[in-house]
Amino acid sequence: MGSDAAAKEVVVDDDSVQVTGLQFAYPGQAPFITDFSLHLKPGSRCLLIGANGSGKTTLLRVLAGKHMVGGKNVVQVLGRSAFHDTALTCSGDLAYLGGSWSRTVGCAGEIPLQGDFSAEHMIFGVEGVDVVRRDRLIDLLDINLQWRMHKVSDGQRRRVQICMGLLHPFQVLLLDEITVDLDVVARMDLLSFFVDECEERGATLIYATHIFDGLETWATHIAYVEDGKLKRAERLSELPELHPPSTAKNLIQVVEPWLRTERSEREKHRTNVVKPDIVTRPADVSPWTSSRHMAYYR
Ligand SMILES: Nc1ncnc2c1ncn2[C@@H]1O[C@H](COP(=O)(O)OP(=O)(O)OP(=O)(O)O)[C@@H](O)[C@H]1O
Repeated sequence: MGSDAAAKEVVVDDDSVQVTGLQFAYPGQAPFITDFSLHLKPGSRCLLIGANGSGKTTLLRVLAGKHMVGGKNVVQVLGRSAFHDTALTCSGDLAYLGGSWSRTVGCAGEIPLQGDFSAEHMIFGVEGVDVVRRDRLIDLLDINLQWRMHKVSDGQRRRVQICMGLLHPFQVLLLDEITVDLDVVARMDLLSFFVDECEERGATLIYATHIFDGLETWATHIAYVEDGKLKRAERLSELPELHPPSTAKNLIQVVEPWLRTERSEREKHRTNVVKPDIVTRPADVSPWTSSRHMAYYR
């Protein structure tokens, strides 16, 4: 993995994820993601971090082939175009786990309908899976197959969703803050399952999150996104802030100052933007108000 400059120099064929000079705009808007490059090798576990609205979900969705980008070589997953090669996702080689399921499955007029399915019905409905892998996931996520999906808690529903998303052995997995509803044990067990997947099968993971607990030893790489741009991209083992003379003990102590600097730069920029002067205007030139003085923008 490299930052913009490095990534443009070397494009290595065995990268499982190759993003080269990506530009992306939502319809009718100016480009939001600009000149974004990121290369990862099989076995990498990359944390995607950034402030709210910095573009993490957008990037993951581009990588998942959910948004069209110009040029077949710009976003390549396993050497194939993420958007154009639909077999990538159909085969399960490229998997995306994002937003949580809703409690309701539809509406009849104003009345929300709730699906009364069991966890077993949901999980065993996925065809062509390895039963050993399925049993391991059910066990790992501590899923009770009798749970009724319309009655379970958010975290329980999330477990079933994650289980189903992981049934097929992916090669590249994109995770959009999926551990947020999980309790500590489920989260830690899931994170170590991902390590096994990367180390045993050479899978690649990109994980967007705001929760850094325990991730300094879990991740191999970190990519910091600011306003749609890749600000930093480094191997975690080479991150200067995690080594002396830095006194940071964990990832949150590293990342918090980055985000605070970003926020104060943004505030500085806002205050430097010329604001309209507020002046008082005599009532006699203001036919629509009877007040003597009225604040207005010049
Ligand atoms: N469908 C859309 N149409 C237009 N703009 C969008 C759309 N989805 C997201 N955006 C904008 O793109 C920017 C990035 O959003 P995105 O969801 O990628 O950020 P994020 O880093 O995942 O944020 P968070 O940490 O809050 O989840 C935001 O300014 C958002 O308003």
